[in-house]
Amino acid sequence: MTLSKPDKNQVFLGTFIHSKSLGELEYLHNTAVCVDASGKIVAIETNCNQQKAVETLYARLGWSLDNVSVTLTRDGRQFFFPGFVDTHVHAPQYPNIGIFGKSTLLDWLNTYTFPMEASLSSIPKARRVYTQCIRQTLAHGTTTAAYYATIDVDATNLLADLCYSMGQRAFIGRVCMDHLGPDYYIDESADQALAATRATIEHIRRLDSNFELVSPILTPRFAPACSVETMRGLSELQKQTQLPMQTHISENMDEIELVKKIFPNSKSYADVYDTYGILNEKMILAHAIHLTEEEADLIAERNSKVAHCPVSNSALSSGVARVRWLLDKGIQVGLGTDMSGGYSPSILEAARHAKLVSNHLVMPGGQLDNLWQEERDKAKLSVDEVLYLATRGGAQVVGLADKIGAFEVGMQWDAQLIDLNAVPAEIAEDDFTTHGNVDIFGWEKWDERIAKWVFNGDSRNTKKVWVRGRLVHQQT
Ligand SMILES: O=c1[nH]c(=O)c2nc[nH]c2[nH]1
Ligand SMILES: [Zn+2]
Repeated sequence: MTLSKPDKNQVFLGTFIHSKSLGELEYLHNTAVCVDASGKIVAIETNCNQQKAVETLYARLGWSLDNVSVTLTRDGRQFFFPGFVDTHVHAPQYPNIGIFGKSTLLDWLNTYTFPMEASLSSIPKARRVYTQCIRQTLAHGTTTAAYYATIDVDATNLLADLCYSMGQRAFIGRVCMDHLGPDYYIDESADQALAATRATIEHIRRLDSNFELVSPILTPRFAPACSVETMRGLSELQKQTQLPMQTHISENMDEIELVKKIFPNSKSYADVYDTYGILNEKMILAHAIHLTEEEADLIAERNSKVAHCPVSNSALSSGVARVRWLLDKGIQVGLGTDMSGGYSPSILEAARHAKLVSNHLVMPGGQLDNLWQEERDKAKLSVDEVLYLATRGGAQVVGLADKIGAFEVGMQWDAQLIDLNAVPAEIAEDDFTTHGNVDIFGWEKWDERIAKWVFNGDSRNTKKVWVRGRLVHQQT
């Protein structure tokens, strides 16, 4: 199967906003970004307009006028932003978003999650659910997703096929769980879990031989659901294949107690993964809420990454992760929707929630409310910081920091066009106070405009989305 690529070189002109570093967004106005037909950014020129682009850039790049398509932002209301990276999302749980009631992790898994995941062994149902999940995440600007699928190989392979054909950059995890699961949804043995994982790897190798767009990711669900043999086997498989890996850690207090019971000789939850050889620089750990100081130091030492899932952590009453503490230890952190622990397909929602829960940490009664004022202020994340986590931070977590997450020569054009005028101009001019969020934008400075987007924006603002230069979503 071959994926259609843009057959033209492309120029994007206007305003570009991206993270320069954790605490600093860069605003590039009157800028041209040139993207070749393979989807790679080959030139960036500031102080540029369309005429100058044609006169100087095309000549420099050897491009001819008839083989370039041009996309412009409208001044003041539109900008290009790097595509979002969802570092932790369960595609088969998509139909359950918003259903969690008063449950917490372990009863939520048994009540809602395992039955839904098991039902996706029906391929027609898996096709419907996965198509809609990919469509919705793309519509919310997610250009890269680290997916958990299910234990079913055919349905997992279908998720890979659909990401590939719909153009979303994706990591596809066939879930391994051979311990403590319900009878109707469990791997028979470690050997069977590993064989099924290899079958998905081979399928994806046939689909995308160099894993350029879609890659397998080794996926032990979490320590309570994996035998020692499965974790050891995945460690070996990782040594052979160099593939990334993902799992959950320290999300919920009952889960942590369960881990202690199952692994009485381990020093900690993180130590379980370390003992069986899977805590390394290719590991993405979701949640990481209740880590001890020693565990966080071990994770930093192993250079494992963290997927921060604030919406899920609030929905399942799991706790508040200390993101600044993780970052200060040098741990790379990205954002995850964790659908359907999280109720939303939107990384923008995760970003705004990350900011708010960092405030909760230091409010009266919060975990860190006894700190000095200066430290309390530091624990709070800024808008610029949560947007970094949504893009560049996420890129680091999934091992693609040199390819995606920002606008730099040599990187891929994985981007979204944001329009803060959410309704068509002619309607907005007629009645600008009653449609969408159009009435709030327009008078403020750019950094304030971005803050307003983070707290009020939604998929109506995401007009177009590209992955590797290919247009993969366009609002109708
Ligand atoms: O948020 C979560 N979602 C899951 O599906 C899961 N499985 C184990 N631990 C989990 N946590
Ligand atoms: Zn999860």
